[in-house]
Amino acid sequence: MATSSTEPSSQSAPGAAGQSNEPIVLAVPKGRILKELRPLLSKAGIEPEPAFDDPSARQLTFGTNIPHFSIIRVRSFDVATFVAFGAAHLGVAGNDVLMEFDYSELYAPVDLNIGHCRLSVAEPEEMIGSDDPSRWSHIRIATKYPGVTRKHFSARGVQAECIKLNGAMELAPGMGLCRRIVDLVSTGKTLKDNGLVEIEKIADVTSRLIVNRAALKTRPTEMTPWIDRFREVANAA
Ligand SMILES: Nc1ncnc2c1ncn2[C@@H]1O[C@H](COP(=O)(O)OP(=O)(O)OP(=O)(O)O)[C@@H](O)[C@H]1O
Ligand SMILES: O=P(O)(O)OC[C@H]1O[C@H](OP(=O)(O)OP(=O)(O)O)[C@H](O)[C@@H]1O
Repeated sequence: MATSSTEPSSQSAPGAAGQSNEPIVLAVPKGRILKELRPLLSKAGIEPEPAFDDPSARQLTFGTNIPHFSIIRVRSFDVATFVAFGAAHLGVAGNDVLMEFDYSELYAPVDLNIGHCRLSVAEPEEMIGSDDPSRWSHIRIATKYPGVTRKHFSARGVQAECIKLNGAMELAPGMGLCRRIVDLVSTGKTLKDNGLVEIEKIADVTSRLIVNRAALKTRPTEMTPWIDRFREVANAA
């Protein structure tokens, strides 16, 4: 991916010993993943400033106990974008997000073993029995993941017309928007409470440590130890 020379980039020249004076930025997602990630940060030796743990704080960027290492907190899909464009060097994102964007600038070396769920196709309970997925040729689907959905279905010759929603996908069939959805499922409670049944799994999902490839190439002595540290912490959990 090309980055404009006027934009912040991790591709600035490293220092004499392979170290850059540019701070390392870790992008973390707000929301549910952060709850699971927070103890891993401590185990990796990263202690953010107190505002990071204050739910009323509106701050989005945080210093840490590590010199030249800061954290930004953004929406889960935006973690991938910040890291892919080199605005952040490291990040944490679910492979649902990574599959949807498919950024070539991202390297995902460590499965953090958090954020376990799956990306699945679901439909109303009353369609089970009469619906035959092997006969589908064109289907309409509400999802936050149009890229993954189209790719998944086109691999077996089904054209998926996707309606992009950013949340509450489970409402779509009942509201007449479409009959099927593709969404994340963990306990299955959200589907059940909305009269839907999971009919097909597209992918298992966990959160990964992601790294900007250019940063890894130009600042290996700084990036590699972080990859190793997160790997140790994830394996020990
Ligand atoms: N039910 C779940 N159980 C476990 N992990 C989940 C679940 N739902 C989502 N995830 C993981 O958490 C990530 C963020 O979830 P989600 O997209 O629902 O965002 P959120 O926490 O609601 O915040 P936002 O929409 O503001 O980014 C997903 O990309 C996925 O990897
Ligand atoms: O199988 P379950 O355990 O019920 O979990 C599945 C729900 O979790 C996620 O939503 P989230 O709670 O993050 O809210 P969202 O709709 O804002 O994404 C996902 O989009 C499902 O709606």
